[in-house]
Amino acid sequence: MINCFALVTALFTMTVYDRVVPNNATDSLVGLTIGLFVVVIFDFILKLLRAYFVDVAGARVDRDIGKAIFRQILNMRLDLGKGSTGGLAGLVREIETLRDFFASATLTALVDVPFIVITLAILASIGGSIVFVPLALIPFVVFTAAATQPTMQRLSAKTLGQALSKQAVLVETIGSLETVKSANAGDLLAKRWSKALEDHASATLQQRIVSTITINMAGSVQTLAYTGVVIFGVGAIARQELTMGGLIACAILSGRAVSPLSMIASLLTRIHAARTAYNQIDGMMAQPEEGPAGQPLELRNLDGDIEFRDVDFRYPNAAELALTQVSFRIAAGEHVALIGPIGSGKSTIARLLIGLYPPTSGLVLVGGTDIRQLSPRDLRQRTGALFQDNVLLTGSIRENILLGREDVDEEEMLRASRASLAHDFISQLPSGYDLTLSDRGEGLSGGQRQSIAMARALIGKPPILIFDEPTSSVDAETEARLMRNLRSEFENRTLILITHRPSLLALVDRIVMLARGRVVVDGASNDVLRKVQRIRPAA
Ligand SMILES: Nc1ncnc2c1ncn2[C@@H]1O[C@H](COP(=O)(O)OP(=O)(O)OP(=O)(O)O)[C@@H](O)[C@H]1O
Repeated sequence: MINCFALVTALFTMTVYDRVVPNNATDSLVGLTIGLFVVVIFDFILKLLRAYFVDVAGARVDRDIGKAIFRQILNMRLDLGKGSTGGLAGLVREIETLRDFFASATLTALVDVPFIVITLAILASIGGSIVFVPLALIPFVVFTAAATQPTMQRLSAKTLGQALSKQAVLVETIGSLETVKSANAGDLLAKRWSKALEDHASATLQQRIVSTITINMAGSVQTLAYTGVVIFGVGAIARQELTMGGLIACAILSGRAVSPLSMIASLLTRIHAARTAYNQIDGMMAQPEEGPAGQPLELRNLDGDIEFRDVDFRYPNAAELALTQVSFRIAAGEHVALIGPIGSGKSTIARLLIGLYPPTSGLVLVGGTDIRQLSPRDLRQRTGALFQDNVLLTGSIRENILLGREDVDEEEMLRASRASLAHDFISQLPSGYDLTLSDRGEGLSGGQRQSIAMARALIGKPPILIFDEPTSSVDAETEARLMRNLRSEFENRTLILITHRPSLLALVDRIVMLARGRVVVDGASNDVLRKVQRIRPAA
């Protein structure tokens, strides 16, 4: 309808010049003006509707794709490699490129394309052979657009890559600003940032230059079509094949016939950015999710016994195995310490046990079931894990401990907080459990963060507990109090305790010692400690 309305202006002008002006037909002019006015109002309403639908589509793209991507990130398989945090965040931002493409007014220009033919047909019916002027010029735009496409595609991929690198530097810097400042790493990051900026700016510039060629070509062709029609029209008027009004109508129509091309030209500049973004997002969405491919086993009461059977494990893109032929069995209710030098694979065992990574070969069994058959969500709910980087989330302390779980109440939260000694300092706070933490738990000391994270691991009394250096941020006196609490917490539950602290070994009855990703000693605490002391008397 909008396209038909656009033709009305040309026909109106022609009628006014050819009929109204020579005959001084004021009445007809009034009628024509009223008609034109009605058309303008409808045109206005329809364009408003078009913009509305385009925006609704944009909001849907944002909402639906945004939700799907976030779900995919949460279910991502870490063994396939997630890339840099900033790169991933940048990729999510690319939804905007997709939204801008699908929800742009330019895309609606595609609807205008068939009207090029209709407009040219009307032009031919009014001006006869004059139609060859725009017809001869249109191929120039098409040819320029086609010629620049391969370059545009290459540059789009390059620009997106540079944008993601830029985002990666930014996220890394902002995420660890305190460390960056204290370690004086500012200069290094500033250099990386300026390089990323320069690379991105130069790629964007090249992309703009190439895209401008097509857009400008379309603009010039529009002007040439208009002037060409006027020039050829003079001859047609002299040969009495065209009226004055007809010439003006032809000039207007030639402009209208060519103008969708300039819209298409600018659409083409975005189509590559959109396609590159689409491919990247699609690649991420196509990755398999963690957890069993079919229906996961629903185990209401997951037994606490754990077995690693001939487990080999290699991190994504790592050259060496982090675990080699690791085998051990921990009975339900047993308390075992994992000890060993740094980088020996202790935390890796914990990561495999909660299914963050599947073993490269071998089996990890919990309650006699291969954990690949369990839903990761269920497994993690039954495994209270406390790792070394105690990252808290934005929100209240209550939210940080409960994490939206519906199966635990505030009483259980208090019990867990008392056991982890978090309650000691939370009860002193004016807002208590409602204290709002900012980014990653800033505003709390390392020890306070650790005690909250410990309460989070203890809540709901999971049958398996994995504690990685649980007392690394506390003083000796607090450690002694904490150990008293933990001793009763650990009763009848399976514990894997990763530690370098000899004092904590009092909590376990068995020690598994690792070296270079292999189990080198496994036995009762006293026996292992005696053996270790024989090997290293100084220790
Ligand atoms: N995300 C990772 N990607 C690649 N390699 C990793 C990754 N995490 C750990 N590694 C490698 O795996 C090996 C075992 O690391 P792990 O973190 O399990 O050691 P650890 O015994 O817990 O050490 P620490 O006592 O320092 O905590 C190390 O050689 C380490 O370089």
